[in-house]
Amino acid sequence: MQAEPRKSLVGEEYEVEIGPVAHGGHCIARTSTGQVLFVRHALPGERVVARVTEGEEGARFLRADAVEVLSPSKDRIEAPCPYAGPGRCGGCDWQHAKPGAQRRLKGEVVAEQLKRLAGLTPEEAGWDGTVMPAEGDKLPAGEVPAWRTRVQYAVDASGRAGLRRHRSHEVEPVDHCMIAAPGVTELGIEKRDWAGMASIEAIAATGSQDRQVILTPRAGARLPLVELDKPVSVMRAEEPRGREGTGGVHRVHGRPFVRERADGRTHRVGGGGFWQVHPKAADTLVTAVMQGLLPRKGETALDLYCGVGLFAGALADRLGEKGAVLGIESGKRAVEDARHNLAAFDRVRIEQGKVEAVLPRTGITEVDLVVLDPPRAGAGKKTVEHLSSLGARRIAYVACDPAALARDVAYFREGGYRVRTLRVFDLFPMTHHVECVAILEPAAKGS
Ligand SMILES: C[S@@+](CC[C@H](N)C(=O)[O-])C[C@H]1O[C@@H](n2cnc3c(N)ncnc32)[C@H](O)[C@@H]1O
Repeated sequence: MQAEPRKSLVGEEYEVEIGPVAHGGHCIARTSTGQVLFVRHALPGERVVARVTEGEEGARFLRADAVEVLSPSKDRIEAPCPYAGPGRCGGCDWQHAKPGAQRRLKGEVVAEQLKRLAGLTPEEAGWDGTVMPAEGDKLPAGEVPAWRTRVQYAVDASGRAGLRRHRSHEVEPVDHCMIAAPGVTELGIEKRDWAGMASIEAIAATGSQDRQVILTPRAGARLPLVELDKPVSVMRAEEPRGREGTGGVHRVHGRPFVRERADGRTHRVGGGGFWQVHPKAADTLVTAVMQGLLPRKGETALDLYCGVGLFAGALADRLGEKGAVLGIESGKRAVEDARHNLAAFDRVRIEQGKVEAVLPRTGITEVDLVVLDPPRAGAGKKTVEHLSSLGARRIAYVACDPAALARDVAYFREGGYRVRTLRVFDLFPMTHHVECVAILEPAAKGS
C-alpha cells in the first residue's frame, strides 16, 4: 500500500523567536508545535514571521524565509543590495547583517562544527575565536566589499543575465552585482542580450589585466559574437560543466588561460580551473600556511589537491634546492598548468589523479610537511589515516567547509595528531562561506 503523500507546508507562516545561527546561512527556530525551522534573512534573537519555502508536515525540518521582522536585532541593517531578500538572489546570505556581525556568526558556526564533529573547544584548537576580514575589507556598515573575481551568471529565457535564486534554477536578473570585483563589473555582462546561453562565467584575474568569459550555450544554440566593454578572451563550455570543471571547456578566441599573481609568482589558470575567488585570498592563505608550517631548507613536502600549484610553489620557494615537493591534483588541465607554473623548480613533481588513489601508489612512507586543500567534501577517513602514518612534522589543512574540516580533524586525532592552531578568514563577505587554516602536529611531541 502506498503511503499518503504528506501535506506540503510551503507558504504557511509562523511567528517565531530566532535561535542560534546554523551552518548554511540560516538560523534555527521552532514552531509552537516544536517543528524545527531553518530561517534565512533572520538574525539570532529576533522575533519574525517566517514563511515556509520547503517542507511538509512531519519533516525533520522546514526551510523558511523571514518575511516580516517584528523585533529586529541590533546587528540588522537595511540590505545594501536591492536584489537581496526573501525569494530573491541566492548569492549572498548576510546582506542584512552588519559586517562585524557577519564575521561573528561565521565564528559561531566554526565553533559549533568543531565542538560537535571534532569534540574541540576554540581554545583546544588554538583559536582565539575571531574571524579575520581580508585586507581592505573592513568597511562601515552599508558598504560592500567588491571581492568576487569570478562570477557565474545564469541566463533567463529572455536572454537576461542574472544570479540564481536560493536553492532554485530560477534566475534573478540583476543590473549589477555589488560583490563582483571591479574587473568583472567593467565587462558589462548584465547589459547584453545572452539569448541561447545557459550561463556565463566572468573572470577578472588578480595582478594581470587578463579577463575571460566562459560561455555555456544551451543545446543547439550558436555562440554569440562577444562584444563587451573591455577586451576578453572567450571560452566555450559544454553543458553540463564537468564536476572537475575544465574537461569540456574550449578556446574560442584569445588566451585559453588567465594569469593570476600570488606569493610573488604568476600562475597560469586555464579554462575556468580553480583559483581562489577573493583577490586577497591566495596571498592570505599562503601566508597563514607558511607561518604555520615554518618550512626548513631541505625538507620534503606534499601539496594535496594542489590545483595549479599555489602552495607547491610557495613550499618549493622556501624549501630551497635540496627540498622536494610532490603535488597531487585530479584535474587534467590544472595539472598541465601546475607543471607549467612550477617548471623553474627542479625538485617539484605533479601527479595527476585522485589523492585517494595516487597517494598510496607513490610509495612515500615519510614526509616532513603536508598541505591539503580539498574540495568541500573534505579529504575523508582513508586519506587522513594515510597522511597520519607519514610522520609529518606539521600539516596545514586549508578548508572551505568547517564541517568537513572538523570531521577530518577528528580522524587526524585518532591518527595521533592534534590541532596546534586554527585561523579563520572571511574571504567571502556577505555570504555564509568562510575559510579555515588548521595547523596540525603530532600530539605526543609538539614541535
Ligand atoms: C579547493 S581547490 C584547491 C586548489 C589549490 N590548492 C589552490 O589553492 O589553488 C581543490 C582542488 O582539488 C581538486 N580535486 C578535487 N577532488 C580531488 C581528488 N579527489 N583528488 C585530487 N584532487 C582533487 C580540484 O580539481 C581542485 O583543483
